[in-house]
Amino acid sequence: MPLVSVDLVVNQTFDYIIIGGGTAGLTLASRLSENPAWSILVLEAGNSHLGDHPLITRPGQYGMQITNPEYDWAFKTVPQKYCNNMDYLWSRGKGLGGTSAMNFSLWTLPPKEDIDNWEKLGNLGWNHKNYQKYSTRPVTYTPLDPRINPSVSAEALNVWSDAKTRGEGPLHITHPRRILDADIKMDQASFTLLNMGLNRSRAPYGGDTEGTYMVLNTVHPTLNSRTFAVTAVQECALQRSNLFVLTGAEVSKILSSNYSKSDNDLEATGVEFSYNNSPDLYQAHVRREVILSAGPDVLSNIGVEVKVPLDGVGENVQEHQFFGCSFELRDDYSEDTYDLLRDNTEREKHIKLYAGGQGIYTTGIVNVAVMPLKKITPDATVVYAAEEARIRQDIQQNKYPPGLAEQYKLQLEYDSTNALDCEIVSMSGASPGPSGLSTSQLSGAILTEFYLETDPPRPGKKYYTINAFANHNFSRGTIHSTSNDPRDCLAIDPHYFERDIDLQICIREFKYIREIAKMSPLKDIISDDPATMELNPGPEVETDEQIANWLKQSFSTGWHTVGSLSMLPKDKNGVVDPKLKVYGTKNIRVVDLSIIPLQFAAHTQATAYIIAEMAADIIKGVFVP
Ligand SMILES: Cc1cc2nc3c(=O)[nH]c(=O)nc-3n(C[C@H](O)[C@H](O)[C@H](O)COP(=O)(O)OP(=O)(O)OC[C@H]3O[C@@H](n4cnc5c(N)ncnc54)[C@H](O)[C@@H]3O)c2cc1C
Repeated sequence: MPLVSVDLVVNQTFDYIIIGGGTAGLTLASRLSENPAWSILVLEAGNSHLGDHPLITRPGQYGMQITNPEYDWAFKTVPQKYCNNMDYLWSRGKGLGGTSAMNFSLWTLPPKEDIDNWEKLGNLGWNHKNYQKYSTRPVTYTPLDPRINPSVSAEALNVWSDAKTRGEGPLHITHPRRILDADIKMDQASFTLLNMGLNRSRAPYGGDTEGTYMVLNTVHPTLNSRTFAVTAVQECALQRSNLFVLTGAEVSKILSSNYSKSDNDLEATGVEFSYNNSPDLYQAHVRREVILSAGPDVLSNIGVEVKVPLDGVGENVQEHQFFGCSFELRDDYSEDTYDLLRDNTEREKHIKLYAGGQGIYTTGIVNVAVMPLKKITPDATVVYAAEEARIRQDIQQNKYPPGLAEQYKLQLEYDSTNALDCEIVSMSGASPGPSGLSTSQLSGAILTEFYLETDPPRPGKKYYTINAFANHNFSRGTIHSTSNDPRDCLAIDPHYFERDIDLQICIREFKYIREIAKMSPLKDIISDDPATMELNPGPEVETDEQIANWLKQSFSTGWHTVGSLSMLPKDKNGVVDPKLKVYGTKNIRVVDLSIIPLQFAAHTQATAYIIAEMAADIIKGVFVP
């Protein structure tokens, strides 16, 4: 990694300055630095962590970095009006690699329709055809050698859609080498989810994602370690003398010159930043462009706040929320689950096993299923019709900001067909969702240390957790800075469950999870003691009202924030145009998930890499949306 010291940066001029060395930022930097005539500076607020191999690179330590200020910005939402005024923890990666250094490694792509919606909202060229072309650019896919785990069928492992390429990029993706019997029972042909009436996904990496599939992970096929934005840059751009990366550099302002409101053409001349938390401020200058890749929940005032007034900044925020139920496995379930890691001796043992490519740490999350609401409940039409009526009334009363009615129209049209609004993700070990993450004192790993006091796992028992995600929320949130100092706290307000449909969908997903646990063959490995089989919330939570209450105290952000600097026409509350340029500026772009105008049914890291790839080609003039 071409790390530099602060004196090589201060008052120097670069062709491009990228704010944020995270998932999208590092990917973009790596692509732009392919042109030796350009100098690229990346300013990352967090530290490099290049020596912290175990905490970042050993997979399977889900949530280990959560709330640790060295790795996690650990934002908090404002109290949520529709969730009994609870506030919720919003984790986001801090340090080189950004959130790709702390995520759960799932590599998933959205359905075609979700990406085509971006174009329908006024962004020519941002369609699935183009997205798909770029989707293999960041990665190299290595199939799992079937001899490693012969009980997994070749059909289940056959997820990669394009036989012509295994990808062209530096980020390695593969199936984790250890796949448990419980996972196989959940997913494989003729097994639990198929018995629930789902199909096997026809093209999970080709836009036809509906159904169940064994998901790829950002894991190295031979080293079994996490692959992320840093390992990707190290593979291809390590030696480039035109790439400069400064860590510990938190940007607080984009500098500009010659702005007059009439010409509406602000030109960025550089950035101002602090270094290693000192109060002093430094500057670096720019010849071509300043690019914001700092993530959707930072710099929401984009540092040029009053000069370019854009109503859409910090609006249209969309999230995924998720929750999980853990089920106790029968005593004769023989395989080691993540539960063992609650025991220090076992943890040490498995750290040693991992060094030899074995043991619990070589397990990953492998089961994902996405489906329309109608697949999980008979009353889907009623749920959508009720929301549609509310939206129609709101539109008549002019309640919406510009552009929102068009988004809802797409969401509802699609819902009457096949929107993949629901998702099931399962994994070994007791992880009562991240229940209790709304409290502020937590630290540790989700699978081994986060529990509601009311639902502790029983000592010596093993569990299997089924999580549900809500993929297309109707509620829209906001993220605004609370003062003119961008380093001040942000007011993050996702408006969770403001639209009743979001809660109604979660309630139905919850009931569906319980149905899955009763379906063979999964049910055959789950304890048959009704008092203990469901760790959380347990049999006493039964009515819709009880379920809703439990959900409100148990769900977590899915950490998939999008939309705060949406790519939309300016009169529809847009902040960037289809070339990702901030309206009213000559040379400021946004390249990260904040530009996404409408949420999609997939986890977000792949799309952060893909947007960076597309942006690099836009900047190079190769891709012209
Ligand atoms: C716990 C967790 C689990 C997840 N699991 C998955 C998963 O399994 N699969 C999946 O697809 N997605 C997952 N995600 C989400 C996914 O990883 C993120 O959506 C994605 O990585 C975000 O990429 P980004 O480039 O938009 O932002 P980031 O990668 O967050 O990059 C932003 C960078 O900007 C830096 N920065 C911020 N402010 C400043 C400033 N003022 N100056 C300089 N630098 C700054 C930050 O420190 C950070 O490094 C998970 C997220 C979390 C938190």
